[in-house]
Amino acid sequence: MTEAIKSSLRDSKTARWVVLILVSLAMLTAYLFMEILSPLKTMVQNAYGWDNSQWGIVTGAQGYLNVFAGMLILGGIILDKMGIRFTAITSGIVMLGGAALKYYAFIAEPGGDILGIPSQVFLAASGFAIFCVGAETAGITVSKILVKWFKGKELALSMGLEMASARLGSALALFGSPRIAAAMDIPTPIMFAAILLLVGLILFLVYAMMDAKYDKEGEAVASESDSSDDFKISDIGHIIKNPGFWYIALLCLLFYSAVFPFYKYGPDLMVNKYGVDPAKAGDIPGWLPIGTMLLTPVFGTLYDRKGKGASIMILGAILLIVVHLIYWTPSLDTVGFAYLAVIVLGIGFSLVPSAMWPSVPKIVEDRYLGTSYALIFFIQNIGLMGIPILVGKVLDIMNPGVSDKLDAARESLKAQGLSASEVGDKITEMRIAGDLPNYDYTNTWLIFVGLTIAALFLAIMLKRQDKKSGYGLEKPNMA
Ligand SMILES: C[C@H](N)C(=O)N[C@@H](CCCCN)C(=O)O
Repeated sequence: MTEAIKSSLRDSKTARWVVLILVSLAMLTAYLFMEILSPLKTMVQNAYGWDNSQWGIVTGAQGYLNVFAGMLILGGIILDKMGIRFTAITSGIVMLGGAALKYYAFIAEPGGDILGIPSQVFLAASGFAIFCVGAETAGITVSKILVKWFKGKELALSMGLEMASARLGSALALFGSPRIAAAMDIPTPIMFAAILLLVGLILFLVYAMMDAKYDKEGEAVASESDSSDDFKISDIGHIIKNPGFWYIALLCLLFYSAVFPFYKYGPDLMVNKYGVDPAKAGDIPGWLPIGTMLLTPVFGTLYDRKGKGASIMILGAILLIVVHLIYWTPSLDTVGFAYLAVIVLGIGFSLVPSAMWPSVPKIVEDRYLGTSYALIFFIQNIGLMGIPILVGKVLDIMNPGVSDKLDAARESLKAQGLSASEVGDKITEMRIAGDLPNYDYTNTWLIFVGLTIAALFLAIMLKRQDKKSGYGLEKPNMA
């Protein structure tokens, strides 16, 4: 009997790595769809006439349901109550449903308004909001899957590789989406990414079959009943009394708000400030996920072996200040500086997550871990929603009349019977030739500078709290 259990699926190295490949590829498709529109800002605005505030409404939709409707918290509870298989498959279906709605918004180009918002913007934002409920729930579920299969084995490595695979998804979107859109049209890359989500759902279904087999073998009973990772409402009271939790949750909010919204505005900054061709708008920001794919596991190993978690987060926050100062400074407007900044951003964006996520178990007790991660994601989503909206609004305020001039040109081209794609191409040409204005990001970028300075302050406070409370953030993770 013991032998039978020992030779279970969990103890099979091959089975574990197959699980890792399945869920990592599924998350790659999720992160790819997450950024599929990001490098198309210039093209979308030129083709459909969205102003920056409307772009902010769509790209900030990540948090509408996750924060306001509490869907992230609900996702945690569903994962706890209904289990991994149900939640993985459901989150895959939700992502696909949201993606289909977003695609519809672009292919159908619906006219009129919904709740005072242009219908296309409203539907694209609704689709993205639904997609993000699935994507965030999938993120929590995959963490739990990896704990189930890798606990006591290669857990940190598996998490690092899964994150690297997700980053590859972001990079593919940033490099590929504008090229496909330039060669075909804007809806096509969105359609391809949605089809890939279907592949992701199939991967989750295959995983569910393995998971069912694992559970049948009986060994999983102990793991499934290990409630340390489960979401519990009653735990919230304990967690929020811990000052260290607040420092790390707020640091997460500020830090990720200075990075993920960069994907949404960075490509357009490259076009408007550095004169990059819109068909290659994602190329420079695309090096960010590629760099982090390679560096995150390196810094993770460094933290495991040498410690200095709080100091790593401080260094990461300092690097982020440098990056956003470079992007802000008007005179640093050559492509070389754009590359330099993205390289430094890649180092910063590898340092902080590699120390942040493994530090959570040092700050909160194991039994509150699942709840803590769900709460941190919830707080983080406030920033991922609010910052793109704020940046879009401020960009419009700082560039009075620019959107109006672009609109007027668009209307006259439309009156000549050109399609949205053709109008977009023409407007792009006119902006490159200097016949139409670009957006000046200078003042707007101060939002990112401010966020990174606040992140540095929080990272210093966290280090001080670590000294006071003895979390051991500066100590190695490995004995
Ligand atoms: C956006 C998402 N909520 C997020 O924070 N993703 C992190 C990975 C978190 C992994 C936690 N085990 C990211 O850096 O992509």
